[in-house]
Amino acid sequence: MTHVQSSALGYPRIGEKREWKKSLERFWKGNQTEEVLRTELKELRLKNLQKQKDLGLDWIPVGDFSYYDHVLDTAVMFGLIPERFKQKDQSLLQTYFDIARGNETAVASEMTKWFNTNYHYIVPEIDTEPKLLENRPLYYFNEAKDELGIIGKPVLLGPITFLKLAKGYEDYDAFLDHLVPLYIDVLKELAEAGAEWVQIDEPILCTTLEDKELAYFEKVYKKITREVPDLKLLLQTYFESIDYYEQVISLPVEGIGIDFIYDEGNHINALEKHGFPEGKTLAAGIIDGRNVWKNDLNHSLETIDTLRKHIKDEQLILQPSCSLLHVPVTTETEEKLAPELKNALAFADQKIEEVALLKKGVNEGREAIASAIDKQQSTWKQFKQVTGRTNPIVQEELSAWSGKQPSRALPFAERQKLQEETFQLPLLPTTTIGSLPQTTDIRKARASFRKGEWTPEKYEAFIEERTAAWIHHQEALGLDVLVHGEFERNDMVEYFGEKLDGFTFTQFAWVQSYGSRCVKPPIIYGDVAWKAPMTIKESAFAQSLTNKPVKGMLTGPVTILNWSFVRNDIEPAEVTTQIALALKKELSALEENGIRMLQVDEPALREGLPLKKEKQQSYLDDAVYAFKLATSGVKNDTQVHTHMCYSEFGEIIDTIDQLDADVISIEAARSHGELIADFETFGYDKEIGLGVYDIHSPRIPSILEMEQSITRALKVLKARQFWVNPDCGLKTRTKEEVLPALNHMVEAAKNVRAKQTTVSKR
Ligand SMILES: Nc1nc2c(c(=O)[nH]1)N[C@@H](CNc1ccc(C(=O)N[C@@H](CCC(=O)N[C@@H](CCC(=O)N[C@@H](CCC(=O)O)C(=O)O)C(=O)O)C(=O)O)cc1)CN2
Ligand code: MET
Ligand SMILES: [Zn+2]
Repeated sequence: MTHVQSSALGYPRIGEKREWKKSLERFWKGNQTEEVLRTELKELRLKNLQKQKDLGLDWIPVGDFSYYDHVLDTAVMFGLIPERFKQKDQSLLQTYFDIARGNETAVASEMTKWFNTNYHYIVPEIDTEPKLLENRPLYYFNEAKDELGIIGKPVLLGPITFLKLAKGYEDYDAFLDHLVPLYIDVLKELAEAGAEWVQIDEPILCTTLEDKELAYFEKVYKKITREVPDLKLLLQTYFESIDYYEQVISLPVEGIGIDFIYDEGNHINALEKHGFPEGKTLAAGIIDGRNVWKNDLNHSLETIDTLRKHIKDEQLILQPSCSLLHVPVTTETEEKLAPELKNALAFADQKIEEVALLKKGVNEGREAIASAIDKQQSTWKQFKQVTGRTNPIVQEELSAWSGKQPSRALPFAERQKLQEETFQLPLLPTTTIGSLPQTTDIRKARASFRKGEWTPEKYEAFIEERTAAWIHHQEALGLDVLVHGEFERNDMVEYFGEKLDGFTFTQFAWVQSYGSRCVKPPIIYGDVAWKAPMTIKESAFAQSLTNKPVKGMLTGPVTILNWSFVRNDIEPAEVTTQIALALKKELSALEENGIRMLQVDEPALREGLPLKKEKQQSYLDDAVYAFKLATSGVKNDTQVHTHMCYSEFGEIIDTIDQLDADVISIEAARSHGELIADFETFGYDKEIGLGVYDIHSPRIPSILEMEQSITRALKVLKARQFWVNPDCGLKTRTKEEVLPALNHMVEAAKNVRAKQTTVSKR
């Protein structure tokens, strides 16, 4: 073949209408057998492959499909099943789900963010020697070949990234020495089965690495290629530029996959400077695999022309910048978007179409795709004219704030005294993170309301009835600080996206977040502005029912940004500031309506941290600025709370401190307490709730377990500063799980409180 080729790194698993999620959940509920689950998911998997073929891809990824998560797949394939899940009398699939979700006797493995995305993987726990349990990629390769005649490109998570994401091993070198031969076995079998290319993902190459770590790549890949000479290995990186371009391109593999989108031009510069090795294949990420905007085809063609100066056509593969796991499936099903907007969007299928189109433009000449390019130019033109892209009032407010540093009137220590007077809370106050069970009936009610089957009055009355019932439950449980429950919200970001100017939202543009849980990120296409109160009615209603404080609940600016698809014509930091200004207005309105505790959640703050060390500080500074801009206008005795989840806060404690929130609640249960030490080392002095139980698992922890968790935390934190709460919102749990779990939590807090010798008044 003397032409450039096309490929993808991975495709969404969930299906156009979340068929994947629904099938899994039926199985977990016991409403469907494993056999039916397997059949349904196979159908979906084959459909996804066929679709990619029909859209014109030469190299179709196989084995990127998963029953839950690809990191967990890798661990289980290599027999890395934590001891506590090794039960004999159940299927491997059941054990696999147990590791992800926990069971009656064992807590689930920790879950954390996949690099800087909103996708969560299960952290491999290594407490056993690896052994090959099943050759997954081989299974999927054969399936695609036998069922569809597709010679796929098996996708594997590479050994070095895998180990970097795992925990529990003592001797890295020794473990890698055990693991690599198993990779070799997998690859040999793939070669025998007729695989030509195998994609090995090593995104860790885009983070800041130590020399020692880089040396592993040389060692490991030399060994692999020596042992499996007949297979072409494509070492795939994404999400950032590689700092070690020269070393990486000379690694002993047949092909290198690099990202030309999220690299700030570094890869083109490196290519111009150092060239690309003769005889190697470059898989070039030239379509944005993470955002939802159409690519500028002319710009892509220019990039490709530069690549072709250094690489022969037959050694060039065009592809998206990363797996399409992070974007929705297709724009085709969207019926309600304004056409100017819909035409500017590209989800997974449209991105594959763009790749195929660019390939055609290169192989057959630009004229062959001239009409597609023209069409796209006029689409952009129309999109730029959409009203509300630039909002003069927002622009004015932005410039009024420019150069100013927002800050609360008094320092924390003084605010704390005032707040003590105001709230009169007991030692170790108990609270929850915000959301309460979002049961099917609530979602159905909302669906009926959206379809117009329910009047607004009927829907609102239903939400009020739920809120009132749960205010009552919370009082009966004896919680000290209450929440309204967030029953009115479909999602903590989408909800605000629906109420703020500058956003639009979709019907079906779902993306997998963790396991079967999906999110539908809203789309920011213009300047963000506050239109009208978004949370006052529900918060004020809840507060009117009780004498206990009810926290007003907002999603923070950084999280709204990170969990939306964002316009790419202005800097993200500017969008964050716009969101902060909008939230500031909401916070004032809440305060005016008698809400005295305000929680501004920032669970995505850590997630957005750039992968490169040198970019991190400026991101964190922008985050602190936005949070303070939103929150610092409130009264001194109004208590500002924030919440973060998904651990790994160690390196950002400084930033957490600078947010200057009066109280932070933080996930800690799933990381099994590892986090606490970080706060001790830092000497954190503001109030803090470390999650005492894991809400992602259906398991109900005992009083004793939570008491131990509190006691452990109190070894390093003062009782005076400590709050007791679950580690995240309770929306995914049922009432039957939440009531006993919270009851145990409140009892645990009481027991520990009783043992405290410190002055019991806060
Ligand atoms: N954006 C975001 N990212 C996040 C989180 C988050 O909360 N939001 N939390 C962390 C991840 N945790 C998550 C926890 C739960 C869910 C979750 O429950 N997602 C729901 C969808 C939530 C939603 O938007 N629901 C809508 C619509 C749901 C729906 O399918 N409705 C049906 C009808 C109702 C039904 O039969 O269920 C329909 O329209 O057809 C609503 O409530 O209105 C799901 O997968 O099921 C997602 C992420 C990190 N990232
Ligand atoms: C992912 S963080 C969730 C925070 C939100 N207030 C909730 O309780 O659901
Ligand atoms: Zn959370």
